[in-house]
Amino acid sequence: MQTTGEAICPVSTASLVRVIAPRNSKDIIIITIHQKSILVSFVETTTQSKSKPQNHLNQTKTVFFSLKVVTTRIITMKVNVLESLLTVAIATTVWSPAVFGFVVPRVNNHAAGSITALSANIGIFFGTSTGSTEEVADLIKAEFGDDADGPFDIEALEGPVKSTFEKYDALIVGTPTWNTGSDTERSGTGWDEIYYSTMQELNIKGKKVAVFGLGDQVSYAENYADAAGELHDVFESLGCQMCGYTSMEGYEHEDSKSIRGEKFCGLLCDVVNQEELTPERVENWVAQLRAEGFLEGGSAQGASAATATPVPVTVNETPDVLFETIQEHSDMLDETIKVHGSTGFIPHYNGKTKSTMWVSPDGRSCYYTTEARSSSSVSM
Ligand SMILES: Cc1cc2nc3c(=O)[nH]c(=O)nc-3n(C[C@H](O)[C@H](O)[C@H](O)COP(=O)(O)O)c2cc1C
Repeated sequence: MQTTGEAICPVSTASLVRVIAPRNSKDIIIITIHQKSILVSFVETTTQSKSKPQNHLNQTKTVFFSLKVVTTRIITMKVNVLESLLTVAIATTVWSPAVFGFVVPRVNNHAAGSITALSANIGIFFGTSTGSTEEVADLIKAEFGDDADGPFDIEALEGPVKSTFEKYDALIVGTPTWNTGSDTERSGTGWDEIYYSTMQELNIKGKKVAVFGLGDQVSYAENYADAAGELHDVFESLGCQMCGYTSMEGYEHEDSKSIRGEKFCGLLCDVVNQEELTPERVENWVAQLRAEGFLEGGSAQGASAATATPVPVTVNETPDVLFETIQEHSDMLDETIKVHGSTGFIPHYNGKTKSTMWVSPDGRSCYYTTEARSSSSVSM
């Protein structure tokens, strides 16, 4: 395997769901370790069987399906098998967990033969004095692409704060720190004006919210990005589900009011001292948010339900053939897990090259095995 073409959820993320699809292949590997849903990502294929009709699976696309996973399982299958599986799964409602490891809860408002992709309506908001937080907000927007609106400057909103925030299913909010050492109103931006007045009237309980903060960890080592902590706490006190906590590894601060437990309460960037790390930090954070289910939205009050977009799917095989194929894959994977399972490395099998990529639990290293069991190590 010449490394996977697209690692849509980086294996280094402590992700609940992992999907890997090798480039130039119709094979798709899904690794599901999610309690409530499976993330399925379809990667653009360059070759296409003549008999296979054109459909949405030939585009790069990430969609969330509400499938209840009852076991931790690895499924390797062809895209056409996968699409048929999902179609039949939705249509028939329940599959035996013994066959491939998950059952599908009844989904309302579906015609048989269609899949509903759920994606949250995300809004990105920021405050800034000298523009750095806006730059990071732009990077976050670029990483989310069409999945997010904005970024919007909190001081230049077109409508009232209340309706603007309430219309989104999930919010990404960012702030710098200017009022060093302050107990409250630490941002030095428009956030300070609304934290304890307008925002207290928001009906956003249950919304998913992720915070990012800008600061200078060298000059303000004792107060690094303090304002992100306040931004976090205001949303948390309104009943929001806070997402996107990050490791403090790689920072040089001495203290910060943004620390919650062993982590920062969101993404912290320092364009003064570590500007070169910012793009990668943003990229990893957005991948983390996706893996945390940020795009699935929250159970927000006052917000519209997650947008449901029916996607037509073509059934290529009968359920019997599907069961057989899945059983085959399942047996094969059980066997590889039995052989290699004790190492703690997680296998990613590529049926095309007949090789397996084994990824360490922390996602930092991997090695490959072929059917002849030869292997080589690489760092990721
Ligand atoms: C007067 C002043 C006070 C600052 N106070 C802090 C601080 O307490 N903590 C911190 O991490 N950074 C502090 N900073 C650094 C800014 O937060 C940092 O430059 C940030 O990137 C500015 O973001 P903005 O351009 O979006 O306003 C301060 C900078 C200045 C000039």
